[in-house]
Amino acid sequence: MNLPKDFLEKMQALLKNEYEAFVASYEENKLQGLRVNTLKVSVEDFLKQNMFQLEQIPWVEEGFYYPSNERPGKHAFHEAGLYYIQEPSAMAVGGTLDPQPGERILDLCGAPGGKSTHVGARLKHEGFLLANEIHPARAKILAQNVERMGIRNCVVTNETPEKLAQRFPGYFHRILVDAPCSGEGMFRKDPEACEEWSLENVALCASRQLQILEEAGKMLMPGGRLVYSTCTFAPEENEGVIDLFLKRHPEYSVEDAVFYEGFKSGRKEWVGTSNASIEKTIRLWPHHLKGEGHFVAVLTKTDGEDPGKIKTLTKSVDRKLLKDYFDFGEAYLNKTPEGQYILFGEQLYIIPREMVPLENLKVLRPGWHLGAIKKSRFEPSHALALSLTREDCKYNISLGLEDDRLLGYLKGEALSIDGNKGWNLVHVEGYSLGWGKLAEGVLKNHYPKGLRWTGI
Ligand SMILES: C[S@@+](CC[C@H](N)C(=O)[O-])C[C@H]1O[C@@H](n2cnc3c(N)ncnc32)[C@H](O)[C@@H]1O
Repeated sequence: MNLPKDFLEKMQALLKNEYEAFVASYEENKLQGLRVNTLKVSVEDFLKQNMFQLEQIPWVEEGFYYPSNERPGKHAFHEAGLYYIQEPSAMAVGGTLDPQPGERILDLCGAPGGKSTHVGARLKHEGFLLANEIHPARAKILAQNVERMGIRNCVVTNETPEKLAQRFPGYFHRILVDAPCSGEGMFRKDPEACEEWSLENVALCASRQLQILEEAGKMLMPGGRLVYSTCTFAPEENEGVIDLFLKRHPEYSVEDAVFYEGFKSGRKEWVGTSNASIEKTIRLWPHHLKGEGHFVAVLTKTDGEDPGKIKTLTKSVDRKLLKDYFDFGEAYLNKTPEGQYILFGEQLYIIPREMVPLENLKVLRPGWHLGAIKKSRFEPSHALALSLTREDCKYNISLGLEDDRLLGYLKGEALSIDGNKGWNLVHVEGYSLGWGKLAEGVLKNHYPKGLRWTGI
C-alpha cells in the first residue's frame, strides 16, 4: 500500500519498536465480518444454517469473520436482515455501549447503521433508539438498514448535533458518538481514506469531534454512559479529544471498560496529559488483533442537573381514521400491531414510547413504519414485512434457498403460486423477505423496486 509519508513518520515516532509490526500488518488482507441480527435469529440457529465458513470474533458474541472468497452481501439471508456486514473491530463499540432493553439511546453519527442496528438488536424492541445522521443521502441508507434489520423502536433523523441537543437535554441513558474522523484505521479497507488523508485534516477532524462531543454531552442524563469512538490512530482525535472534554467537564469521567485479548490502553503521554484515566480508553490495533484500527472511550456522567420530566408525545391518531389498517390486520395478521399511532401524510407509524415531539426536526422515520392508508385500502410497508414472522401472519409463502422462485421474487417478478388470495408474507427458509399479493394463482410482487436484484 502507498501510505502517506507524513502518516508513516508520525506513526514511527509514536510506535517506536512496534512500528515494524504495525507497517507489516498492511501487507495482510483486510478482515471481513458479519454480525448476526439477534432480533431475527439466534446465533445458534444461524450457525445451524451452515451458510458460510465462519470464525467467532472474540469480543462480540454475535460477530463472525468470514473468508474473502465468500459473498454474504449478495445472499437472500442478507435481504431478510439475518445479519449486518460490519468490520470486526467496529463491533466492539456496540458491546461497550451495552444498551439495555427499555433504555433511551442516541446514536448521534449513525450512518450507514452498523452500530445503530447493533444497538437496536440489543434493545429487543424495548425502549427508544434515536439514530441520527447529518448527511441526507447517508441518513436514507441508515433508515433502510434499520428497516432491513426489522427494528421497531427506532426513530431516524437527519439533524445537526446542536439541534438535537436543544430538543433532548439530559434525555438519554446512553449515547454513542462514532465520530467522523481521518480514517487512518481503515486505510487497508478503504484506500480512498488514505488518499484524502493529511495532517491538516487530522487537526480539522479533532476540532469537529470536540464540538460534536460537547453537544452529545448535553443530552446524557446524570449516571448515563457515553461512548466515543473513531476508526483512526491519531492521538489528537482520540485521547486528545477525551482529555480536552474532561478538562471542560468535571462532571464526566472515564469508566473502566472490558479489555478483551489484544485490546490495548489509550496513551496519555501521546497527548501530554497527566490524566491517568486516559489509560482506561481502548485502542484496537491491526498488529495486535484480527481487525482494523479503532479507538473507544467509555465516559460516565457522574453529576449534573436532572432535567426533570421531559414533555413526551401523548396523542395518537383517531382510530376511526385507521379503519383500513385494522381491516387489514383482521384479514391478514394474527395480531394487529398496537401502540401510539401517528400519520405522516398517508404513512402510518407506531412511535416508540416516551418519544418527545418531533416538530421542526428532519425526521426520516418517526418509528415503526406500518404502511400507507390509501383511498379505502391499507398497503403494508416493506418495513412491516421485515419486522414480522410467519407466526404473525395468516398467509405465508415459504421459499427454500434452492427454489428458483426465490431469485424471481428478489428480481421483482410475478410468481405462479397456489395459495390464499390477498396479502402473503414471503419467506426464505422461514425468514421474512417481503410482501406479495396473490390472486388467481399469480403473486403480484411487492418487493421494493429500489431493492430488487438486477443484472443477474
Ligand atoms: C464513522 S461514521 C459513522 C459510522 C456508523 N456509526 C456505523 O457504524 O455505521 C461518522 C458519521 O458522522 C457523520 N458526520 C459528519 N460530520 C458530522 C457532524 N458535524 N456532526 C455529526 N455527524 C457528522 C458522517 O456523515 C458519518 O456518517
